[in-house]
Amino acid sequence: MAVTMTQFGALPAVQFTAPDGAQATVALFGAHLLSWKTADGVERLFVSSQTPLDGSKAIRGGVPVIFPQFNVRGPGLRHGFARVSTWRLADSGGDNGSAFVELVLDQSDLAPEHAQAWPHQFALTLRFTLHGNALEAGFTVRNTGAAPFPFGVALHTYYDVGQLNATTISGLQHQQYTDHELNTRIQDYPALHFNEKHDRLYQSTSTLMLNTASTTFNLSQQGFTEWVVWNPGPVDAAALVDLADDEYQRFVCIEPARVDQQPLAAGAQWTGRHRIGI
Ligand SMILES: O=P(O)(O)OC[C@H]1O[C@@H](O)[C@H](O)[C@@H](O)[C@@H]1O
Repeated sequence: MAVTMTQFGALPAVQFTAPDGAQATVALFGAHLLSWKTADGVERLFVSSQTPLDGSKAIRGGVPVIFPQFNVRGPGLRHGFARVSTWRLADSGGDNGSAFVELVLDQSDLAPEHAQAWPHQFALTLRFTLHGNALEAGFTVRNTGAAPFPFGVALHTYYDVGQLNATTISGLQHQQYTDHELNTRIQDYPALHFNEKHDRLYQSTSTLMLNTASTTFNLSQQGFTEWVVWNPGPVDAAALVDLADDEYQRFVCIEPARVDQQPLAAGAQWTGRHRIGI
């Protein structure tokens, strides 16, 4: 197990390596996982060629941490402030072939405008663990104040799928979902293909599979309540300044999420876990 401080673009980042050679890099800005390579050296995450990597803006790619608000489902910043705040490295280590880093964020770390807009005492802990061909994330939200606060959360994972037209998601048949036009439907086919834009919210199943031309990713989650599936398609991609026009063909986002802001009592804590196995 090795941990070193490095730079990703202009961002200070932590790189950690498991005994088998699997390696990941996390920026302190956003506790943002920017790279995950399995022991065979293959990169598993997509990062846009056009994203700023200097802390001026949220990063397009990797694993943005969404807290305390999902998208525009609340009164605050779209997708929350966690992805644009600078976290602290709190712990690292490993045993039995694994390696982990743990990052933390609390009220005292926030920029003044975010602290004013979110006047709650909280503590976030995010631990990424490499173990064999799996990446695990454990995310804990603690209410360290005297009054409840509402929060939503997601791990907005951008998978490098190589070729979108050879990519499907399975494990969602018979699940209810809401699409980007707010239609609620049941998925009556086994595999979701990407021949159009998708921005879907599925009620949580505990597992699903992302199938690319070369890899099957097995995804599981606990503690979250939904899966969000997003690919912008060509029209929305062209409107995103931090994404090259054709890069939508390289990634799919699948996000364990709790999209609605639900209350957390004073002194209480919530934990969500996400595992990606290959
Ligand atoms: O551009 P952002 O803020 O990173 O959001 C990207 C996408 O994030 C997804 O989680 C949402 O479902 C989409 O609606 C949204 O477009």
